Amino acid sequence: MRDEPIDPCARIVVIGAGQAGFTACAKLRDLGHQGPITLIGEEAHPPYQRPPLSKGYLLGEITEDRLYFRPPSFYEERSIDLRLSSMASAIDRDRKVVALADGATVPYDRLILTTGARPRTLPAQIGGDLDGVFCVRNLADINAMAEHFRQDQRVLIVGGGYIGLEAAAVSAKLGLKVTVIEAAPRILQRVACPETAAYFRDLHDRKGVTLLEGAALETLQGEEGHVRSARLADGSVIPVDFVIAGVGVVPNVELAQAAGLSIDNGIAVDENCRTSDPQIYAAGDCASFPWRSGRIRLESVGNAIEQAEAVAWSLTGAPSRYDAKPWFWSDQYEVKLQIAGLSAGYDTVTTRPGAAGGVSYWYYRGEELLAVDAMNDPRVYMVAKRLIEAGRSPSAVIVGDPATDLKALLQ
Ligand SMILES: Cc1cc2nc3c(=O)[nH]c(=O)nc-3n(C[C@H](O)[C@H](O)[C@H](O)COP(=O)(O)OP(=O)(O)OC[C@H]3O[C@@H](n4cnc5c(N)ncnc54)[C@H](O)[C@@H]3O)c2cc1C
Repeated sequence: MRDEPIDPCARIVVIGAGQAGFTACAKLRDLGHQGPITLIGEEAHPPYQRPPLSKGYLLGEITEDRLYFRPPSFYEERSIDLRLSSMASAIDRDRKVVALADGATVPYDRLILTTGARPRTLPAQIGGDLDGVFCVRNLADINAMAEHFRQDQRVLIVGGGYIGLEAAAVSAKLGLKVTVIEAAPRILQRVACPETAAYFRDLHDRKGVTLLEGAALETLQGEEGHVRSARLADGSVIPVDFVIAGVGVVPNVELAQAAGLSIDNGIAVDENCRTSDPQIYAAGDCASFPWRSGRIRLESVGNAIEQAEAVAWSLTGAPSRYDAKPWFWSDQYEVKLQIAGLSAGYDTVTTRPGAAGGVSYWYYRGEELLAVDAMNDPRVYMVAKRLIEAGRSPSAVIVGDPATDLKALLQ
């Protein structure tokens, strides 16, 4: 289905000044939208990249201003009314007005919701509200924990997903004593195969990180309000100086829900990124969209960019069907993991040894190639991504043979 292009002078309001919100505004101007664009963001900083927060920024290798997508002047030059430290508190769909927490109102002709996700927190009943317990989502989170990143500090990381493992890698590099606990039987259980998990377990082992799998947190104990130790379900106690929780995120849907929009593991959108109200779109971590025979919500930069661009194309009248081509990456120590496709539903995994110590794991459902995890093997990643995007499935025997010239499979 195609959208009717809107009046080029229509008022567009975007709620959420993160990856998707920034991209939507910039793309709308690139595509020639002339009407007012307002970008409302509750954080104090101009829109910035989150991935370096658990990588180079946490390591102290890059400064805050290098996280910004564009300098503050960009918004002025492109007539994007960027409202920082400003929270949208309600959407009046009848009057087509967004209410801000400070009492102001912003009228719209089209509204784009890019409210992202927020980290799950450890419950206060188990000590999650003690000082020294942090999560990793915003610049403010990282700035708040920065003073603890000193040699020999003992950090407990709760959660062995990508965010937790990246935080572990930075901590180990900076000389902290690092323990990661994962309640599931293995790390990366939700997102990767046992082979990828084993690869990263070995890597962290070699770097001196203590990695405990099947280890559930029972409580955090504090002294004078600051966390001092963690008790696990098996009764063991780990002394800590601070804790980082990396236990997943929940989509920010409350604004949409209160406005009566359909919610289904995120703000439900159609293949054009339109919500149940045709005047309102959603993109990025907050949006769930049709995928194969069901619905999916992705938490990745690639998805945020591509969905936001699809919205901008829709609004300016060009073909706009969002065709997800999932990709993701993670940096830990000297390893770059690049992921193409989505592995959900796989039944077998084939290993392909790569050049110079690289390796890749190829996920299949039956004969169908679903996804590839490539560790320090960017060429394999590039070919795999193209194969998956083209819907091509070379046999597992062929890709598993290191003598196969993968590029030839693209012809
Ligand atoms: C530490 C970290 C590392 C990551 N690493 C990777 C990686 O290596 N590769 C990868 O692909 N992805 C990575 N991601 C995920 C990626 O950053 C997200 O998928 C992406 O930022 C999603 O963009 P978004 O615009 O949907 O949401 P966000 O970037 O979360 O932006 C949403 C914004 O909306 C604001 N907001 C919410 N509600 C309101 C409101 N009512 N009023 C005003 N403002 C509001 C929020 O404060 C936030 O600033 C990482 C994420 C984190 C946190």
